[in-house]
Amino acid sequence: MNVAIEARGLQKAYGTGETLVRALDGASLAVERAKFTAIMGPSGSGKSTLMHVLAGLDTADAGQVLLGDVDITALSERNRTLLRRERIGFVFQSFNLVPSLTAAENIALPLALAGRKPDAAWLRELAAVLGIEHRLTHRPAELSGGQQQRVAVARALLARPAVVFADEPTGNLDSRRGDELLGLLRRAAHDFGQTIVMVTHDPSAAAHVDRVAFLVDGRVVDELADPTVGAVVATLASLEAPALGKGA
Ligand SMILES: Nc1ncnc2c1ncn2[C@@H]1O[C@H](COP(=O)(O)OP(=O)(O)OP(=O)(O)O)[C@@H](O)[C@H]1O
Repeated sequence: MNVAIEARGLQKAYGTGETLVRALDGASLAVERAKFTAIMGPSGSGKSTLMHVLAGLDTADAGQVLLGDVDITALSERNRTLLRRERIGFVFQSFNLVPSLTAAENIALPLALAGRKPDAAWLRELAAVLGIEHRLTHRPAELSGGQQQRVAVARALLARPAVVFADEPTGNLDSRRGDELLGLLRRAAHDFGQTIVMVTHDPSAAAHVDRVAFLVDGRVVDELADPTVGAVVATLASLEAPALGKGA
């Protein structure tokens, strides 16, 4: 497997004593390069924490994250920030758009901050696929939630970062727009060689990916390659009722 990013034995706890929560408890995962991977699991299983640690936005208490050859857990915060800016893109649930900038300016902002010029043809193609080509001169307040989400997706993909992390990217979209977005993320992986990692609760969204990793209690406990909706639903059900699954 050609691994783009790998978590090894990640541990992360919040709180102390009786309030201690082990958000990550030995989480290990190898994410294949140029593939579309989903992270699923019950609420509170550590999905967001794992994604934030993989992306270098947060640190673990123990364990390693390897981005290519670089152990990002060993970097200073400044070097981790620089690496993140160069190699990683994000689509968050809260879109983090700058209110005073137009959609087009928001999309180009990460590149502008890095002193690079956007690829105008790629920006036009992204805007067309995302259905925001007539909204590029609008400010975020003049866009619907779904349109803001698509602006955030275009912003994450424009610089063609090596790895893109997306937290519930279809959460605010109707099913047609959601399917189009998942198709675009899949294309970013297969046609453009980007590594895409998505957290989702939605089995039909997970059916668009190459591989699903399932988290329970802060650990990856199962994986599915080329998942179908039925296989994802069945795996989630077995994870959420483990005692029943074991016939106990
Ligand atoms: N900042 C924090 N302080 C204290 N506990 C936290 C913090 N962030 C997360 N947790 C706890 O860590 C555990 C894992 O949280 P996380 O958000 O990673 O789960 P998740 O699988 O993404 O959940 P969901 O599907 O509900 O979004 C949960 O029990 C959560 O309450």
